[in-house]
Amino acid sequence: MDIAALDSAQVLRENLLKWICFCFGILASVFTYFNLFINDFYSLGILEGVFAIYCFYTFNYARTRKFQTWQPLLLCLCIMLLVILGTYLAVVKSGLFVWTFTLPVLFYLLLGCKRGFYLSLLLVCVQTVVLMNKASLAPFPELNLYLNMSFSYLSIWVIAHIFEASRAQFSERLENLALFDPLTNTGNRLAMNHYFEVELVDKINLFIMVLDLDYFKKVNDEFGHDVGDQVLVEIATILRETLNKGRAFRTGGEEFALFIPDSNQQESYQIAENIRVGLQSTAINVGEREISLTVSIGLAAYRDGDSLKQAIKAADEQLYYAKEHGRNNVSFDSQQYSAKLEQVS
Ligand SMILES: Nc1nc2c(ncn2[C@@H]2O[C@H](COP(=O)(O)OP(=O)(O)OP(=O)(O)O)[C@@H](O)[C@H]2O)c(=O)[nH]1
Repeated sequence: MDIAALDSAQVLRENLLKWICFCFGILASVFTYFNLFINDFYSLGILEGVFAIYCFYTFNYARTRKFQTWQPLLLCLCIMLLVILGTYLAVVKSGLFVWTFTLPVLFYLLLGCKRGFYLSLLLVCVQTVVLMNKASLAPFPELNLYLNMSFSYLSIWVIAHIFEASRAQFSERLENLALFDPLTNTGNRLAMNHYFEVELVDKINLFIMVLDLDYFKKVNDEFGHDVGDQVLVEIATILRETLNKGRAFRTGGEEFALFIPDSNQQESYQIAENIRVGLQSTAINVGEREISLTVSIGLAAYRDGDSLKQAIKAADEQLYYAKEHGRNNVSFDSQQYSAKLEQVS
């Protein structure tokens, strides 16, 4: 599963941008024809024609490629400008200003809460000035028009804001559920894949550790599964606190993978040793009990071009070696590392 699939905002905005461009492209074409050939309103007609072309271009772009972050913003600004110009140029009774009420929804859905808020605020301010400078608001009584416009715009604005804020919150919660191990609050395998494939751009001096608790089954057997769970939570916390760079992930029951970028043999080995010695000398308090544990660690240097699976496998082989040779130790294949250094030089 790709982590991008979890970004519901991106998926929503991609679809919205595409279909709004299509709908507005058709609408703007109809208005262009109407204003150029029936209404003789050339200035607005030409603007609408240009806007229709832009809409169809963006529709086609969004159909075939990932949209650029500025595209939704530009679309919103264009629509806003058209509605403001239309309100300014046309008489009030044409009803063009009514489009104002659709825009906060569009801004919030396409741009999110912050930009949506500022554009909605800007729009209402400009439209108020434009309407106030109109020679006549006929056929509407002035006070009625202002009151109805203000309250209906405010209602739509508030609803759009609440909807988008809740959607963003919900989406973030879902993403956390999918990426974090609920017991230890450490990233899971999906988060590890994303970290390796997307976040870790420079992997040249990357070191990978696979860490496994020794005889953890005994803890479960002796103290029960709940105590075992609490021990895992404590271990994960210690790992996160000890790692001053890189990231830790829970990859299995009592197994963690740690990534240390921009490192070298001495430093990564020292980090692994610090973790091992630190855990060995830390008695984990669970209720009134104190539990002592040791860990075995397999350490491997990342080989250029290796997939995540291959990189983890190399560290796993070292872990196996560490377990085979008495546990509570760190194993690192220095020969493989020397070969890698020779290759690089
Ligand atoms: N409490 C708890 N136990 C777990 C969890 N996931 C896996 N385990 C336990 O971890 C233990 C792993 O046991 P083994 O694979 O035999 O490994 P070990 O006892 O640590 O021995 P070595 O790894 O060989 O040193 C099993 O008893 C699992 O039930 C979990 O989420 N919570």
